[in-house]
Amino acid sequence: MLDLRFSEDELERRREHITAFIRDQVDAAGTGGAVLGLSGGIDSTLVASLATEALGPENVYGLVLPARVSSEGNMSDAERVAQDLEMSYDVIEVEPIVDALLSAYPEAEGDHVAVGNARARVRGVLNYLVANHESRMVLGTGNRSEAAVGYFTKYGDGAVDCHPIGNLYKAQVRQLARHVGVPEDLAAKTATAGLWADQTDEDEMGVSYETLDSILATHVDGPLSVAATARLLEIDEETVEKVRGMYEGSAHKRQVPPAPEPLD
Ligand SMILES: NC(=O)c1ccc[n+]([C@@H]2O[C@H](COP(=O)([O-])OP(=O)(O)OC[C@H]3O[C@@H](n4cnc5c(N)ncnc54)[C@H](O)[C@@H]3O)[C@@H](O)[C@H]2O)c1
Ligand SMILES: Nc1ncnc2c1ncn2[C@@H]1O[C@H](COP(=O)(O)O)[C@@H](O)[C@H]1O
Ligand SMILES: O=P(O)(O)OP(=O)(O)O
Repeated sequence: MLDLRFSEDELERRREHITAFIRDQVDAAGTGGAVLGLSGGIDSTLVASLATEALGPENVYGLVLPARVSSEGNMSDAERVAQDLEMSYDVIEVEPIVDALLSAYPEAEGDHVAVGNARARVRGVLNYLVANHESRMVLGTGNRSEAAVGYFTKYGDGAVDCHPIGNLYKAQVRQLARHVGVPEDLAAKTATAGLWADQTDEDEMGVSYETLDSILATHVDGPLSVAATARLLEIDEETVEKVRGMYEGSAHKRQVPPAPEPLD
């Protein structure tokens, strides 16, 4: 597979580039700071770390939003992140809100994807409730690997005002996290959307992040054909085509919703 790690010099440049981006976004929006969801995972931990560095911890607010299926370990890690970074945070249970949605529309009961996505969307609503009320912007935590294959909930965790780590592949997220001092147990943690019990990104996507990152860098974001990518990475062409299919099939999630062309 490809070695996508940054050099030490690049790591420091990335750190400065992203912290400047967060500062510029908040300044341009004329808001007083930022809010983000903390899941105990590495993406939100890295964004929280860079945001507190960029804005000062007093200007970053964390929301820890447990669901019935959330692991206690992840939720206590999320609180540990906020405490270590000395940012204010709140803990709000999302399940009563999801239950209210299912009382209104019981047909979706038992549909773990629809209900899981509803959990992600309830979190988005809570992020914006706080952001509106406190004049803050919502920081996204999505990385390039997730975005490219649509591994996020449309208008759920995808409902944000900017994507500070949106250009980083997953391996680079972990590397930058270690560089800025995120504890190793968080930097190495298995990625999970946490929308249902025992979910992991790699199981659900059917491809490891190592392979996904390499295919994205080489073929989807890079210049090589399916055949050349398969040869270079010593994998079969079907895997490259599968990732290409995920990329193409999720284009609608990365675009502004279309409207008909204006009539003359
Ligand atoms: N980062 C994470 O780890 C993370 C977080 C949340 C969700 N997820 C994962 O993301 C996935 C989200 O599920 P999903 O993608 O089925 O739901 P989604 O709601 O994100 O997207 C599906 C919806 O998009 C619309 N849609 C579908 N095809 C379309 C098209 N061609 N053009 C326009 N609109 C279209 C429809 O409204 C459809 O209901 C799940 O696999 C979930 O586990 C991952
Ligand atoms: N339990 C959670 N509390 C707060 N914010 C959460 C929680 N779970 C997820 N989030 C937010 O959504 C993104 C994406 O989540 P994945 O775990 O990658 O699906 C996460 O970074 C948090 O900002
Ligand atoms: O988005 P997060 O913080 O939950 O990270 P991961 O996707 O690695 O669980």
